Amino acid sequence: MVDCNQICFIGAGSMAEALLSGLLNNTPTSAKHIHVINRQNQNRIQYLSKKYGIISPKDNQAAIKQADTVILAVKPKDITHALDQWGMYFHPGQRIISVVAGISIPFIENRLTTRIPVIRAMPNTSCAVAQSATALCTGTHASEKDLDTAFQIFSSIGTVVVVDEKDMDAVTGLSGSGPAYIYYLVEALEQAGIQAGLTPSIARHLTLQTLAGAAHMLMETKEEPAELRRKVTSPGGTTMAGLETLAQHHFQKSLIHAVQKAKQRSKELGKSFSPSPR
Ligand SMILES: NC(=O)C1=CN([C@@H]2O[C@H](COP(=O)(O)OP(=O)(O)OC[C@H]3O[C@@H](n4cnc5c(N)ncnc54)[C@H](O)[C@@H]3O)[C@@H](O)[C@H]2O)C=CC1
Ligand SMILES: O=C(O)[C@@H]1CCC=N1
Repeated sequence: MVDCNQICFIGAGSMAEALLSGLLNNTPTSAKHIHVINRQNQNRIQYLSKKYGIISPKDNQAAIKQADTVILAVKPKDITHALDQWGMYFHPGQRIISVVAGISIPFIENRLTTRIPVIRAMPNTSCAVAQSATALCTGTHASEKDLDTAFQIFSSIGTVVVVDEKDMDAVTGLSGSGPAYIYYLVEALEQAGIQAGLTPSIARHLTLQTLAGAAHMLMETKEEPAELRRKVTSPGGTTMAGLETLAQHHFQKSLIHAVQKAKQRSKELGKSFSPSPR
């Protein structure tokens, strides 16, 4: 278990599930250390209790008060209501970690009535298999120990970088949303393999192993991606034919635009949440 005894999630959606399953399946964290609170859908809590053995809290307020770490995992549009509904139970002896895209720490701090340590995190769903790329930044009242605890939590389910809050929108566009771009690529490659005459299962196997192999090459050889690409590309060969087609269809530009758009969307999501005190 990381240096934090009790975690309470507010919001029981995809991200909360990815985080808690990552912690339960890949670290010594026990289900009895995790509580999850959801707005209305109690089926979701029952599903999480059944699948992961977490205890459905009888008293939500007590679950929040007892937690060392509260993880805010609601949609950006629901953050004001969630803070107004639950914020009165937060206290300075705990830390709040928000994974909510676009919502600034000053907004959260100003919405709360007491000086509570707040940390903003942008993980991705790969935390479910302890492979998240997470970025963290800290608020005004967060100590080194608070950052250290958040670092321990997220580094137990992937890698962690600490950034300035101004970079969180870029992080969200790149690695927060990033798994979806990769899954989209996989869907396209599989489809391409099938259209080229392979069976779906062979196409999937070859696509996934090619992806995993390329990721391992990048991480283990530490060679530049352009150099690794060069080694695959024989002059006048098959790869060159494929890459030329990708360039003609603006493959790199499309990805750059996708990350820029996602970054911009993260900024927009936060815009209507001004950090002025209520
Ligand atoms: N899905 C992803 O890949 C990632 C999501 N995030 C962020 O995580 C947050 C959650 O995203 P998802 O899990 O995908 O959304 P989701 O819609 O699946 O889950 C949000 C949950 O919050 C609950 N909720 C809403 N208001 C509440 C309240 N007042 N009290 C208690 N529960 C409340 C909803 O009932 C819902 O179950 C978002 O802010 C998103 O930006 C961050 C990184 C990656
Ligand atoms: O799509 C979204 O808004 C969230 C934030 C990062 C990944 N999913």
